Amino acid sequence: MVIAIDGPAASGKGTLARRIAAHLGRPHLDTGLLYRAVALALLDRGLPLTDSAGAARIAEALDVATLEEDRLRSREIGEAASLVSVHPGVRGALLDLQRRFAAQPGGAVLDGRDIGTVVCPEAEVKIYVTASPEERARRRFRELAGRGEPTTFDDILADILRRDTRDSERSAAPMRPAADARHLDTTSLDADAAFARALDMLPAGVA
Ligand SMILES: Nc1ncnc2c1ncn2[C@@H]1O[C@H](COP(=O)(O)OP(=O)(O)OP(=O)(O)O)[C@@H](O)[C@H]1O
Ligand SMILES: Nc1ccn([C@@H]2O[C@H](COP(=O)(O)O)[C@@H](O)[C@H]2O)c(=O)n1
Repeated sequence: MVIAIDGPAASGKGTLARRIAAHLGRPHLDTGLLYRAVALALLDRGLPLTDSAGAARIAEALDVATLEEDRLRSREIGEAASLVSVHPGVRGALLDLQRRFAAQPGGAVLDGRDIGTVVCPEAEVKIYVTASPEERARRRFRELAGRGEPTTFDDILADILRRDTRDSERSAAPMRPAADARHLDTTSLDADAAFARALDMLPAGVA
């Protein structure tokens, strides 16, 4: 069974996807990390984020097994990932990799922006996770502060609003809920309550 979890930045989709995957004993792929890895590799090579051909070449050679999570989680790389994710060549190169991950025997849980609409339109379960921009900014601010990254709530909120606009207005695979997605607003739910609601969205007998 493939479970597709989409939603905007810091809505809690990664936390939820990881938890569902652990609960079901299935593999999980945070697809945002792929775009972050492409952005980081471009920056490390001194290439501009607008270099669509360079970014596509990096995406074609990306190995999921070598994603180095810590460096990828910074605020700067989140913004850079959103800039490289507009390139159709990057999205095309990452599509196969994501579909191969989803096609593992027994299925998988993937989270991102276009899993239910483009990567796995046939997914048996689709959940679109949201929360208000202010609540998402509070969560991300707490997370980055906990990692020692100097930032302010206002800067994070501005990042989130800018990324929401760019991710939902790009022409290649824009962020949007699939027509058959279940919506989960986590603004006033903690991670445990969001997980409990998500389990109720799984087919009978699965959870
Ligand atoms: N329901 C929740 N209530 C409060 N905090 C939460 C909730 N879900 C997740 N968090 C926390 O909010 C932060 C963002 O969560 P998470 O990384 O899962 O979001 P995301 O949607 O995957 O973000 P991104 O798209 O940027 O990868 C994390 O610090 C996480 O621990
Ligand atoms: N399926 C996806 C996943 C991510 N993106 C882009 O990457 C940026 C970073 O993603 P996070 O989930 O780690 O925040 C995001 O803002 C998107 O631009 C994507 O396009 N498709």
